[in-house]
Amino acid sequence: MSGDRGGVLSKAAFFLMTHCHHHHHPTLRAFLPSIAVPVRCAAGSATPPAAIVMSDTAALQQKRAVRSRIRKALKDFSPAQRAQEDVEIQNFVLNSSWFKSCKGLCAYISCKSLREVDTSTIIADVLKNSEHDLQVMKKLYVPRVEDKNSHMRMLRISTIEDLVANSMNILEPYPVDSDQNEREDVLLASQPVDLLLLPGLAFDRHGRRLGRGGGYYDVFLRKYEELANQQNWKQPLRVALAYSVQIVEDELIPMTETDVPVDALVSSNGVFPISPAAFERM
Ligand SMILES: Nc1nc2c(c(=O)[nH]1)N(C=O)[C@@H](CNc1ccc(C(=O)N[C@@H](CCC(=O)O)C(=O)O)cc1)CN2
Ligand SMILES: Nc1ncnc2c1ncn2[C@@H]1O[C@H](COP(=O)(O)OP(=O)(O)OP(=O)(O)O)[C@@H](O)[C@H]1O
Repeated sequence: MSGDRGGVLSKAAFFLMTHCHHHHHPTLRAFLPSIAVPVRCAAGSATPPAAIVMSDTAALQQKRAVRSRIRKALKDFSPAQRAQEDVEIQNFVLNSSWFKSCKGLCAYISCKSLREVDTSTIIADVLKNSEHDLQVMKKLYVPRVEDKNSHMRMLRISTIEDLVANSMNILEPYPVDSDQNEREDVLLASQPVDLLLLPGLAFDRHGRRLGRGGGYYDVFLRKYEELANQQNWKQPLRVALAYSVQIVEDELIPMTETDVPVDALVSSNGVFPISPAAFERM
């Protein structure tokens, strides 16, 4: 796919690998293929759940197994290839129309020790433009962990100096800026964001995403989805950044009720839309 840079060929290839989802309901969860493990049904409920859901304990065990497998693969991933994929993935994002045109986004601040896909070039690009060019200014919100109960806020920053390392050694903003003003929380903002750049440990071609087990993103994604619905805003595109070793085959990542699928993946092979919303906008 070299020379195609996320264009028609790589899209077509990925499209062929995935099923055609166009005629389905826009919620991915509704048409994810079932997983061959016990179905959980509310007792006495007449209709089965929209998706076949693994029993919680089976899903938990399966998630733990995939996490440790991918952690190991990331450890074994050569620094040279990692660095190359970091550049390629970020370039696909930076050169895309959906990134260029986005007016507001939430992005994670990548952490070296977690071996996450680097976002520093993307972050620097957004902040550079917001300093110098009001026309292309994007509002940038980044995570701040508030407590251990899966509570994370996305707070607006305007410079990289707004970030300080937390106890997990992840850079995050203080709740107030240098003038002691409360930072804007994306869930309280008057304007929507149109893009969410998401981290994770493992992903598959159906948009299933496996995080680090904190539930922070699943909780946040659910809340933002609800907010956008309430406000009649278009849902933001949920785009995950993934090293090649983080994309796993089907049937490996179980989906439980609280898991929120992503709309698209960006890997070193290109941009891969998954949901109907992604096919519309990518
Ligand atoms: N860059 C970045 N920021 C983020 C997240 C993230 O995944 N990446 N989060 C997304 O949730 C939240 C923080 N959640 C985190 C959850 C676990 C670990 C972590 O260090 N996990 C270890 C295992 C810890 C243990 O269980 O002992 C690991 O995964 O190796 C880090 C952040 C908010 N900010
Ligand atoms: N919307 C939610 N409301 C309440 N609890 C939730 C919600 N989403 C996830 N959780 C809980 O968070 C915990 C971790 O969930 P899970 O293993 O799916 O997280 P993850 O996808 O690995 O992490 P993350 O979303 O932070 O990347 C589980 O106990 C789950 O029940």
